[in-house]
Amino acid sequence: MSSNLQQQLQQIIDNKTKPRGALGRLEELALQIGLIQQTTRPVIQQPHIVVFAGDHGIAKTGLVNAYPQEVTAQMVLNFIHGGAAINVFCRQHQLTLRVVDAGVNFDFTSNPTNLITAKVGYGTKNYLTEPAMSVYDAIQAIDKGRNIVNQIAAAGCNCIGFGEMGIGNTSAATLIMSAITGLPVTEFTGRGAGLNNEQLETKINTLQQVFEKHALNTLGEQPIELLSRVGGFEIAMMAGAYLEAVKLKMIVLVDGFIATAALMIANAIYIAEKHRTLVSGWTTLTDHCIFAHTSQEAGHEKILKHLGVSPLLSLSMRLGEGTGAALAMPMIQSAVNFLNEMASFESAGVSNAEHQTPNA
Ligand SMILES: Cc1cc2ncn([C@H]3O[C@H](COP(=O)(O)O)[C@@H](O)[C@H]3O)c2cc1C
Ligand SMILES: O=C(O)c1cccnc1
Repeated sequence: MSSNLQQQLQQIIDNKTKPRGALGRLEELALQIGLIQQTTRPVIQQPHIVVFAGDHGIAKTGLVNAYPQEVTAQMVLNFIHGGAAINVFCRQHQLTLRVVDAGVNFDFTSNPTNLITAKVGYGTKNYLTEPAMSVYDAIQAIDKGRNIVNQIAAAGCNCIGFGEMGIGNTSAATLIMSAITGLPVTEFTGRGAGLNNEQLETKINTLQQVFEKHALNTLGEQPIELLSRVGGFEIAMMAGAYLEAVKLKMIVLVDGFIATAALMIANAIYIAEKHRTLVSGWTTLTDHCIFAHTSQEAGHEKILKHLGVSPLLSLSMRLGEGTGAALAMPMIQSAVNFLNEMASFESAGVSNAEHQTPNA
């Protein structure tokens, strides 16, 4: 059934009035989206970016981050007031932006407008000395992420990208990638929001220490335990969000470095739970998802290569917030539009050289 649909989609794409393959990546996207929606006429409805925000206990030490923890809450207020990069790009591309307090160390009760309150705690604990969160809280965060996406989908959205805000979260992402791939933390440690050489050295040493303290080498296939040791509330919630979005056959865009780490957690959960919701022939969540851009954060390119994926854009961005996903959204729309709107050789009366016999 599915491979039949794949053949149908490929035939429709090949019969559009263009040389075969001439729309390159857009053709791959059209095929992927058709398979996700199980139709030859896919549609995009109410595209959303959802930004999950959470604080990290380690950020209070200043050992891994250039900016203080308070910036997370300040940026959430900036999102609410419409002044951040993600606000600008969402406005430009007419994307609905939802901001989620997954676990920021601040009370937003006097600023509830536009904010989804799903607070699991006032930031995680410092994983240099103790686990970041309880297993219970990790599960709670995942469930909240699933519920948020479920509600957004129920309101009519079928295309979604996830972003994050959380000072210190490139460190959590690095540790997660290292635990799951089995590669050293040095492979994935980068400058985050802007560390100098000396600070980068301290970040690497700190993360190596954390990796050993929590025996992360043993947790590559235990995503919940891994989250509880070194995760973040926003990362756990985003993992739940991916799981629900894939289950609901939404088009899912993956943003940068931290969003990729959250997807790896989601994928490990998916495999452990033995779900069977993917399109036949797809075995991981990465097969279902569309990778928006390659972040400049050192390590993103390496992890993308490890996952065997090549994102749509490469703009030397290193911001997060879902900005890469927002910028890729028009390309997703273009893929759907050419599939639905372009004339075929037959309908336009254009002769298709590939179909002509020699000397005809
Ligand atoms: C003003 C500002 C706005 C941001 N928006 C996203 N991030 C990004 O930087 C943080 C991760 O970097 P690190 O691990 O080095 O702290 C995350 O909040 C991420 O979303 C920002 C960072 C800052 C400073
Ligand atoms: O790629 C990202 O998501 C990223 C990189 C650096 C800092 N914050 C986010």
